[in-house]
Parts: sequence; C-alpha cells; structure tokens
Amino acid sequence: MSPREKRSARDVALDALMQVDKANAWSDEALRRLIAQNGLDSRDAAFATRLCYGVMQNRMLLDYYIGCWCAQKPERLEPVIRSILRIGGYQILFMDRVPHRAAVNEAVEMTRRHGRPKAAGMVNAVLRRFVEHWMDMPDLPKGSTADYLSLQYSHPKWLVLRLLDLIGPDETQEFLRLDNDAVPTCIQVNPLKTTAEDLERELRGDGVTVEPHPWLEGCLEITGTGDLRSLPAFREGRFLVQDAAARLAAMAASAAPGDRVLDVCAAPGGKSFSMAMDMGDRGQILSCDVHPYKVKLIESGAQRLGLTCIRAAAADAREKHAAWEGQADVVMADVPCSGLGIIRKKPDIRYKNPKELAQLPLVQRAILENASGYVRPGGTLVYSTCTVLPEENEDVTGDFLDKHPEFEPVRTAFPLPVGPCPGQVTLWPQRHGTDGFYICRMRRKD
Ligand SMILES: C[S@@+](CC[C@H](N)C(=O)[O-])C[C@H]1O[C@@H](n2cnc3c(N)ncnc32)[C@H](O)[C@@H]1O
Repeated sequence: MSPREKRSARDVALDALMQVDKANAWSDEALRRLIAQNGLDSRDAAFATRLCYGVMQNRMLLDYYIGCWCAQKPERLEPVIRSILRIGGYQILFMDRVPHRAAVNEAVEMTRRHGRPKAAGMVNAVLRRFVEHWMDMPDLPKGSTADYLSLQYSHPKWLVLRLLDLIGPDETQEFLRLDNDAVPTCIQVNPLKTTAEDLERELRGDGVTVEPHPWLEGCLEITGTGDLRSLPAFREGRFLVQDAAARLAAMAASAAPGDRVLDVCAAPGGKSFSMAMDMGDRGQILSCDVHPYKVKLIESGAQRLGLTCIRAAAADAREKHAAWEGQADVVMADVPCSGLGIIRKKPDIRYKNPKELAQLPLVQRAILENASGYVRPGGTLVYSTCTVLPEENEDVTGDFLDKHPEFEPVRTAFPLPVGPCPGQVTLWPQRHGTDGFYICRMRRKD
C-alpha cells in the first residue's frame, strides 16, 4: 500500500497494531499519531480506536480461536496476516454493529492491499469459521482457574496468579473483566475557570454525555467525546483529565494556598495541576521529571489550565539537591511503576515483560528515600503508584517508615466508598470504580 494513499479506519487500526508488534510502540500513542496523520474524522477515529484497543484487550483469546482454525500456529503467521485476522475476529465476536460479511470482506481486501494475495483465501476461510461459530465458539482448554481466566480475559498467567493470590478468584475475575470494559473518562473541573454546573452545561451543549462523578466532588464522568482535545472546554483549560484515584492522591497531599510543594515525578503534570487548583494557584509548585522532553508537557498543561504557581524542571528524583533539603510543605512522590492498575486505560500494559517490572521497587525505594529529605518538619509526604502489587506499594512505604521514625502515617478521610484510611489505601476498579492505585500519606514529625 502506498504511504500517500488515504487509510481507512481499519487500515489505521492495522498500522497501529503493527507498530505495537514490530516496534514495541504503545497502541494509544501510535493510534493518536496515525489518526492525525491520516485526518480521520471523529467517527472513523472512534472505530479505529475501538478496533485497536479491542484487539489488544482480547489478543490471547483471539489467537486461541485463530489457532483452532488455521493450519499454522498464530505466532508463526506473518505479523500483518495475524493482525488482519485478529481485527476481523474481533469485529465478528465483539462488535454487534459490524455486519459479519463486511468484517470478512474487508479483511480479505486488506490482505490483498498489503500485497499478500496468496494469503487472502486463508484469511477468508478462518474468518468464515468465526462467523459460523460466533454463537458457540470452541471451548477453552480445561486447565487451572488461572489458565482459564488468563485466556478468557487475555491477561498473562503470571499476572492472573498474582491477582488470585492477592484478592481471590471472584474479585480477580471482576478485575480482569473490567480491564476489558469501556470506562467513562473522569475529569476534574478547573475551579479557577468554571464551575461543575457550568462545565456540565457546556459539555452537554457540545454533544458530550456527561454525569457528575458518583462520589467525588468537583469531578465529572464523560463519554462520547471523540477526540477530547478538540473540545473548546479542554483547549481553554476548563478541565483536567484525571482519574478519581489520581485526584484522591492529590487530595491526600492537602496542599493549601501559599504552600511550597515539590512534585518529584511530575510529568505529564496531573497531580501538580490538581494540587495547584487546591491551592487556588497561590504558592509555589516545583514540578520535576527525569526526562527533559516531558518538562514541556508540564509547562504546556499548566499554561492551558491558566496555572501560574507551577515551575517545571528536569531532575532525577534519586539525586539529592541540597538547596531543597527540609524546604517543602508538601512532597509528592508519584513514582514510576508497573501501571497494572491502569490496564483498563492502556491495554498493552498487561503484555509488559515481568522481568523488567522486577527492577521497579529499587527505583521507587531510592526516590522515596531521597524525596523524604525535602519535607520540612510538620510537612506532608505522599507516595503513590498506579499499581496494586505490594512490592511496589506497602512493602516500599512499610520499610521506609520502619527506617525513618521521624515520619508517621497520617489518617485520611476519603469520601465513600473509599472512606477513612489509616495512612495508606489500595484502590481497586472492582471495589471503588477507580483505577488500581496506591496512596500513602505520611507526615514528618515536628
Ligand atoms: C506515574 S508517572 C507520574 C505521573 C504524574 N505525577 C501525573 O500525575 O501526571 C511517573 C513519572 O516519573 C518519571 N520518572 C521516572 N524515573 C524518574 C526519576 N528517577 N526521577 C524523576 N522522575 C522520574 C517518569 O518520566 C514519569 O513521568
């Protein structure tokens, strides 16, 4: 296919999936780039996104069915053919509104357009089996609970085993199911520019489906936005995209007007922005990130939201800055983590190599250790992650508190259904309707 030819939504989904397969790209970033490059309208962009995310969310299950009807094992198929089969199979099994005939024919055409005319017959034959059997797909192999859940919800077995160990079979199944479900986008109203009522009215007027967040004041849940960044309310900074869990982490910091705040792992800036709003944009927030290119993200976000109390800088949170010692009223350490709590937003995270994740606690411990030195006596230290694994969460803060008697956990009264927590809390999608998240609030004794 010539690079100048305009791509359809299915072609864009295929290109994005190929970039994930071949170049280890993140599907959301690849999609965003390709949708813009190909000028897809909002309907086609939504279709391409659904196809790409849907395949990522159901990849293991789709491959199992492809393997039932294809002479070659899916992992031995040419990547482009495998992705075309996955896209076709996903539409047949999961998308009510796509006629089966269209799913098959488009897949066959795509195979030809990608210069693989000889494979077109095989693609046609395999997808026709999907169509014949879509109401009674082959049974999944008999195996352990972990084997079954892993295949049914397309999560690697190591992760399913960890979840089973942490929360038992019923909650694990619900957690996995929710990872593959559509989630409304949670937004925080920017009180410096509007009110929840006015923003709700404005968004409705722009065709967005909007509801107040069921339990978090100052937040709304929106769906049907298309590209959210094209909304005037977004462009003019009247809201911030922020999951309820992330908002709670910012609330735990209890930043007040006039405070000096240090956010040591700040990009793209969500928690800094949320704290700045709590401070009425009065005081100072220094928002740092190790990657210099991410500093611009913080700056442009603050500018969009009209927040002037934020200054962004590149800094490694493991390295000591003598000038900051004991200076901050609040230190936020929202550390890099495995991200297993946000698979429902970034489906590819489930396929990360667990060996790479094993290194994270070392970094997290080093950041917490160093960042704690910046808290003034009586000041607040918040440690948070978007994961649910104890080795990145309570094991890190527990060891830190054992080693640092000058810090103590602080009880926090979060709104229900989270409720009061004795210093730390793990949030779960199946319990709280939030991302999976961990928050620990500590105080440096006077
Ligand atoms: C979980 S994200 C932070 C999200 C951010 N707090 C927000 O609310 O938008 C973790 C961030 O830590 C940064 N990071 C990773 N290692 C770091 C280090 N050694 N020092 C500072 N930042 C680091 C990553 O670049 C990433 O942007």
